[in-house]
Amino acid sequence: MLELQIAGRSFGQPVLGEVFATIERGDRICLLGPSGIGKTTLLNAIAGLDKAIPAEAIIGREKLRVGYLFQEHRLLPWRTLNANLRLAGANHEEAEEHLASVGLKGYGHYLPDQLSLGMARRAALARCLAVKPDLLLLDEPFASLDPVMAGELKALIAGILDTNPGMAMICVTHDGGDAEILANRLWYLNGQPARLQWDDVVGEPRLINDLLGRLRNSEGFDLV
Ligand SMILES: Nc1ncnc2c1ncn2[C@@H]1O[C@H](COP(=O)(O)OP(=O)(O)OP(=O)(O)O)[C@@H](O)[C@H]1O
Repeated sequence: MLELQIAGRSFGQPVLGEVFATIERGDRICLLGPSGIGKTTLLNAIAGLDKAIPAEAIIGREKLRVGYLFQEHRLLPWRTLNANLRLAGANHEEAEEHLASVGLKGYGHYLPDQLSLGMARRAALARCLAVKPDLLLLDEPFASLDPVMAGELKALIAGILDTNPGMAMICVTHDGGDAEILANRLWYLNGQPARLQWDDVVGEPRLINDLLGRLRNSEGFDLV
């Protein structure tokens, strides 16, 4: 459904090298790699947000609806949650339904600043759903959440993927445990400039654990 033919991306100095990959419907990819290696840069490129990457490098992007959960919620602070979701394409009722599906039933009239971090992240996830995405991009969705909230959000995302088998996901994480729960495919970005050094389809937990074990033993890898 999407083919990456990225020649590279520099910010003064090279960050990404060549990235070639194909993303299929139903792919649940966890994108792992050392801090600062270029994972967000790659997500931005895939989302089509990085105008320095030619559109021809992300083949199929124009046909896809993409929901992007940024590290910050990026909800418009002067609009209610319902209005934020309507801007993403939902009508009033759909917005309330998406909010309810992430545990925010009855919060449609709240402003983003009235929410806790975990609630704001779930509201931002609801906005992703309002797009009716073919591809969900998640940039460290569990960062800064306490373990209970992180676990709830992980279960929520796994449930969304289970009920939408045609949806693909790419989730940036530093936590191998996230990959064990969410992934059926692992990407490992490393090197200078960074490339996908691993791109493994791991259909079953045993294989994910095996691969993660090898990654944890790799030099310079900060996976927990
Ligand atoms: N807009 C920008 N201008 C200049 N440098 C940038 C910009 N965006 C990213 N970089 C640089 O590119 C490199 C990769 O950044 P990126 O945020 O993609 O890494 P990351 O793997 O997502 O990091 P982390 O795991 O810490 O979130 C970093 O050295 C960063 O400083």
